[in-house]
Amino acid sequence: MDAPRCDCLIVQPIAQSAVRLLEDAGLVVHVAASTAFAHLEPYLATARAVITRNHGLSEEEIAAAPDLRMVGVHGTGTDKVHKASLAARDIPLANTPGANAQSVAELAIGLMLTCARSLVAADQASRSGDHLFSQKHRTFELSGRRLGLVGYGHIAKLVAGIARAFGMEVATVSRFTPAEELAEQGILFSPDLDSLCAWADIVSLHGIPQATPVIDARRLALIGANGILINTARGALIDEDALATALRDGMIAGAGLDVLTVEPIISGHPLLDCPNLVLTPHIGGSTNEALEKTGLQIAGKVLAELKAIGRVPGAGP
Ligand SMILES: NC(=O)c1ccc[n+]([C@@H]2O[C@H](COP(=O)([O-])OP(=O)(O)OC[C@H]3O[C@@H](n4cnc5c(N)ncnc54)[C@H](O)[C@@H]3O)[C@@H](O)[C@H]2O)c1
Ligand SMILES: O=C(O)[C@H](O)COP(=O)(O)O
Repeated sequence: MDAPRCDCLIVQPIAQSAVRLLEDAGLVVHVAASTAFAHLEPYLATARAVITRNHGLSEEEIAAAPDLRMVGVHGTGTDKVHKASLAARDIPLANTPGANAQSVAELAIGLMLTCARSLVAADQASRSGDHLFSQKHRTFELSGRRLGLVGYGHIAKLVAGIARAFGMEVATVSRFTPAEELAEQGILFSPDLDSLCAWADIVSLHGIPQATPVIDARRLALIGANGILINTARGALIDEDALATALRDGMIAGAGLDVLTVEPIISGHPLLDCPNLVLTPHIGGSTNEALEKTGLQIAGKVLAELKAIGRVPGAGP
């Protein structure tokens, strides 16, 4: 059987407005019903562009797409795309920097409030009619607290703005933003991660994962028994076994995590039994607004690239 014609394969659902943008330009678009290779393969066979999300695009999938000229990720992280395969064929890769930043920043602040006010435990107490909760739990205001941001990209900058509006002191350790620029924004410059962890009441992670976790047992000890750790970036930034131990032993006061090293969480994971931990299932960039912005931004980039190389029917280079 001949492969169905598909100019642009969308591996995971995207905003309908983004599909319309591509179709109105004359592209045949297929939105995959499944990410199984057997389902994608016939569409990859003719695809000039692939738009993916957290599924990424594997070496095998790229090899199955001989006409591929562009890959787009509707989101920030491109960690699951096999970049060496794209580079070997000079295929550009685009993502949507900043398009979901406001949503993630708001979630990071939400996780801080959830930890500071013990909202998960408070919800359970209220459901069970326990109105003595406030006598048993010591909660605190964000105002006046010190927030340490690890990384200072699109999301961290928005978190900083909201946190300052809450009356928090904000510092960051960033290799990419000069101290003078930070000072103009009312942000303190921290010389290194150890100093930031020791200074902050709340540490919030907004960087890109490195080869080894940036938050390990030693840095958890620096964050300290009254400290809170927030992660809306990538799970690999934290040594999760060390975090589980720190939470159980009261070495830190709480944590809020939207991301884990392996998602969804595996049964028996040491974090599952931990007190003062709030988990969300990687929802940071999944508001209606973020999905619309990421979808339209990536569809626009794919279209521009295909037009530039003369691969859109009826549109010259
Ligand atoms: N939870 C979610 O749903 C969600 C949504 C969007 C992004 N994220 C993650 O949040 C993190 C931050 O995203 P962002 O949109 O602010 O990204 P960004 O690219 O704007 O910022 C990332 C920051 O990482 C640091 N960095 C490390 N190595 C760098 C390098 N070589 N060049 C430049 N900067 C470097 C910098 O401080 C930079 O500011 C990423 O890990 C991203 O994958 C998560
Ligand atoms: O990198 C991103 O933009 C976020 O992690 C979004 O991931 P998701 O596509 O799994 O929501």
